[in-house]
Amino acid sequence: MITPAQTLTLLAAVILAAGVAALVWLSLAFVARVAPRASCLMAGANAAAALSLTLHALRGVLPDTLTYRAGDVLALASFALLAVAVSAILDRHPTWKPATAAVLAAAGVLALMPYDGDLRWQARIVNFGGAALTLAAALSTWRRLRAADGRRTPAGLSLPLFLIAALMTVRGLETFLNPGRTPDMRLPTEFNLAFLWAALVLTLLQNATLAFLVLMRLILRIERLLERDPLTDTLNRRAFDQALDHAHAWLRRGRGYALVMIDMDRFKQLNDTLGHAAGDAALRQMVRELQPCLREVDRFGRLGGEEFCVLLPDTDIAGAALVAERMRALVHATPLRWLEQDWPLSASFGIAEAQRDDADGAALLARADQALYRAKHQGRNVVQA
Ligand SMILES: Nc1nc2c(ncn2[C@@H]2O[C@H](COP(=O)(O)OP(=O)(O)OP(=O)(O)O)[C@@H](O)[C@H]2O)c(=O)[nH]1
Repeated sequence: MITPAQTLTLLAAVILAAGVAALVWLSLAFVARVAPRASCLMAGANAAAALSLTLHALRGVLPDTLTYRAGDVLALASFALLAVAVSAILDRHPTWKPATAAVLAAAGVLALMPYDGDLRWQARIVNFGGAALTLAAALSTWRRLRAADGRRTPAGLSLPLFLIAALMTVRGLETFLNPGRTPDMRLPTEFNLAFLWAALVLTLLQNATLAFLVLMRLILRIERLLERDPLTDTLNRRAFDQALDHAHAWLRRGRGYALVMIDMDRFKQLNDTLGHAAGDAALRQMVRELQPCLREVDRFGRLGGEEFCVLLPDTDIAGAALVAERMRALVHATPLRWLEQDWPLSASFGIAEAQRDDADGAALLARADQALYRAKHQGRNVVQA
């Protein structure tokens, strides 16, 4: 036998969970300054949910317009804010339009409907509307996480959103199965008890998963900043050395690799004539042009100044020569366009293949550097082994 106290206690627990979650997200936004926009949106989604459920619990106590109409619009707003928050977490540019349009349309329809007697159609609009908004958010989360490198942010993290969409659908469908009953979460029914338990668990789970996603994306961003050269977005020296150590460790297990060392020609002259900004633009242009020559497994690093190096796993000297020659031709083919004038660009290349008796990656780097030195002495704009 289910008592009204049971459903009311559970309803209070869901309100409390959403309220606490709102406060945690607010402190993430304003105290820790972690993903402020997404955190504010999540705080808003939880606060709207807590307020809407509170109004639901106070039906018959406060004026009906407040507890019914405003409560329903707030419930829809909480799902819309959740959908926008998810897009802010995933893209950092939240998409407001579809969610806002859905809430405005639903609020318009609710405003026209009479709130007396049978409230099943109002409940269907809120539940199916909420389910649709959450399903859209779940699908975009799943697609985005699947497209990303999913080792630390697997697509399964979208599961709580799918479950919330399913829960709201079930609640909407229940109004068809029990046509005689006014939809009220406080009624002591088995369905309400199960629904409120599920709502409590999913509120906690969804907030925890999205907080994990926010923190994981922050960590990935910091890691990226730590390993990238800010001007060209290639690996910085430290990250490239690590990649080199890694490749050299694999050499002992039978997987070879080669290096292509790249140095822009007469770069000082370019800087002195057109200025440092033009030099920077030339470096960025060269990197942009060379990226398409590389495979996903290749590592492109800036060793310093105008000197770069590409690490090519599973590649011998003939393969490295082919890649380097393609790169040389590309750099030479496109001059730097600067202040309405063209400045011819070229680079010299030194290549070397890892040998089993190379003590470490630095030994191979030294050989590639010697080859580059020979390329410069041959008159530049050539590849040397
Ligand atoms: N614009 C710009 N210049 C840089 C950067 N880092 C190093 N340089 C400049 O790159 C120039 C390198 O000059 P050098 O080492 O003489 O080489 P080079 O003029 O290319 O001569 P060769 O390599 O022999 O063809 C120096 O003038 C550095 O100040 C950078 O990030 N941006």
